[in-house]
Amino acid sequence: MSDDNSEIDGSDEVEIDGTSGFSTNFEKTDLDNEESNQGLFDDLLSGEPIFENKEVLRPSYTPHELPHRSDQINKMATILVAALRGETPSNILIYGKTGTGKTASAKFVSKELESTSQKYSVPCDVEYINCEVTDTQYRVLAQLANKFIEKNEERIDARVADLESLLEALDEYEADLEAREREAAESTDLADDQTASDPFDFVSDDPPESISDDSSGDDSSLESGGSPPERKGSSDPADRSSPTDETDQGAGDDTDRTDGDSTDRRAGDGTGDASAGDSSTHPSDHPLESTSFEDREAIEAEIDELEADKESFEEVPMTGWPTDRVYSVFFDAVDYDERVVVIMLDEIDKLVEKSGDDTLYNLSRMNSELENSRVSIIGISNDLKFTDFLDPRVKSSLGEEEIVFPPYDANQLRDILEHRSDVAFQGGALSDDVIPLCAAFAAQEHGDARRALDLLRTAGELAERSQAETIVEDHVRQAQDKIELDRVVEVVRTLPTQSKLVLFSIILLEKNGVHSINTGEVFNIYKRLCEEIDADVLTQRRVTDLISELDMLGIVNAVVVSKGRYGRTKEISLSVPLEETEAVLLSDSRLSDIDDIQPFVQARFEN
Ligand SMILES: Nc1ncnc2c1ncn2[C@@H]1O[C@H](COP(=O)(O)OP(=O)(O)OP(=O)(O)O)[C@@H](O)[C@H]1O
Repeated sequence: MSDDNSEIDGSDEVEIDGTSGFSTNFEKTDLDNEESNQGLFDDLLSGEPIFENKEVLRPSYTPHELPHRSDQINKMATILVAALRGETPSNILIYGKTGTGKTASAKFVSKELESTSQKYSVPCDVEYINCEVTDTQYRVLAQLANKFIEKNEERIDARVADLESLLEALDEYEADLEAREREAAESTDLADDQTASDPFDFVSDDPPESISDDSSGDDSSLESGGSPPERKGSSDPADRSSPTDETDQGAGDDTDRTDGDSTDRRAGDGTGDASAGDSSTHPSDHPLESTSFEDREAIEAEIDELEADKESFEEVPMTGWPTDRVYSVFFDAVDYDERVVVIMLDEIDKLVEKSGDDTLYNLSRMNSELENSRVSIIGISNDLKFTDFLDPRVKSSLGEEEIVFPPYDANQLRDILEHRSDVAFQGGALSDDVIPLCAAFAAQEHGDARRALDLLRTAGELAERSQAETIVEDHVRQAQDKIELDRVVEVVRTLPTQSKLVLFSIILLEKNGVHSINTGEVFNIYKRLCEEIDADVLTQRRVTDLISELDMLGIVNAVVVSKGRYGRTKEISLSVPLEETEAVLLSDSRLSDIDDIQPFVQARFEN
């Protein structure tokens, strides 16, 4: 193993150490490669780059500006501002077709909300969940529970760090005080040696106030590092460490009362006396003065409690627990701290479709049980009708506020593209008609900004590949075809096997010159294909349904035509490129078993 490493790591060592010809060959091949570089990439690199920053055109990029969405953004902000006032914002339902900026706007607003909440120290958390990926109640609750546990742990860590700093400050304060007292005591001894033989005579004769008064004027000399003339005052508290009645004064007294350590008690007494008037023994404000802690033990107890809380948090596994247990962990995690929580459920219709409205029901009734926190929900959907499937209570609670994102028109899409293209492309890389054409194509679809951005990026990539210096109209048209084909390939690839068989039947008929294909013809071929690959044969009625689904996906076109007294029938034709679609179907391992398809079709026509 070490030999292998040496070969890879250091070429010089290989030649010295290597006993086999292999290592030398390895080295040689490397060099050969360098010499025989055929410029595979050089040609591609030599062209003028079209893009300045391609990432800006990708869907993952979050734009800083969202033109033509200020109304929706302002409305969201007006509703969510309640969270910054510590109130519960109304739940919001956001509707709009795909690519109309719903997610981008909601994320923009939530980022602003979180940063403003930090600015004003108002606890507010926003959690985003994409329900297309996280599509069951268990997963949604588990993901939320784990996110809040993580947040709680972060808060605990931050709090413990603060408390530890407070303890350190207290240590320093006490050590400082002790040092001053020791110094003062030594000075007092010195002074007493000169004036009296019994230091305690001096203390008992002079009331502390007068000592403090005497010494307070000398602060400056202490600070400037000179020998502290106020030493008499400073020494006093140390000397009076035994009388407990005198420890009742000042902020530091609390510490002293519960602290068993005599040094601390002495130091604390000093604090007490100092705060009562003697600033000479008072290096700074007592660290606990503006806190709610009475003493060191109270801080330590809170640290212990926080650590114990952290220990008790149990992360939810992604499967395996009963749902009510997951809910209860999630509930406790949310309620652990006082805060407003905004839960953003993107593609909320997918969650309802897959697993009903239980999750939404549970989330929407949480507020009546939470003690410390409040929850508000933002649901995002491109299906306007999904609320029909909701329990009326959930429906009314979730739809307290509704915000509609209308499709963009061509002019708006043009603005959006122009904003992005400034950053995305090199100057002069775009010819004038490119952006208007991308905008027009995307507006024809359904005002989809994602599609417009995809078109622009793909057009740029095609131009780059053909080593063109500028992107022109033709690149946009090619991009449109490519995106459409990619979509078809993806849709066909992910069809269930039965739908693939139905589609394959239609392709076989078209390939053999059959036009105006009817359902019966499709069904006959379909049956034979099923037999060939040993698949279940569905009824003709089911096959008719599958044809309708293919129609809805835009893969086939099925029109109902009237045949007079023979009734009505469906005429089916393929709406996607035949060869590419066939290739995708044959890449499915089950369908690829059908190697000689021709006889089937012929057999059918011979029947
Ligand atoms: N007003 C806008 N300005 C700039 N970019 C935008 C704007 N609206 C949408 N986009 C961009 O378009 C793409 C799609 O937007 P977004 O994901 O927000 O759409 P959506 O409405 O949530 O779509 P879906 O319902 O499919 O999730 C993103 O890349 C987004 O940055």
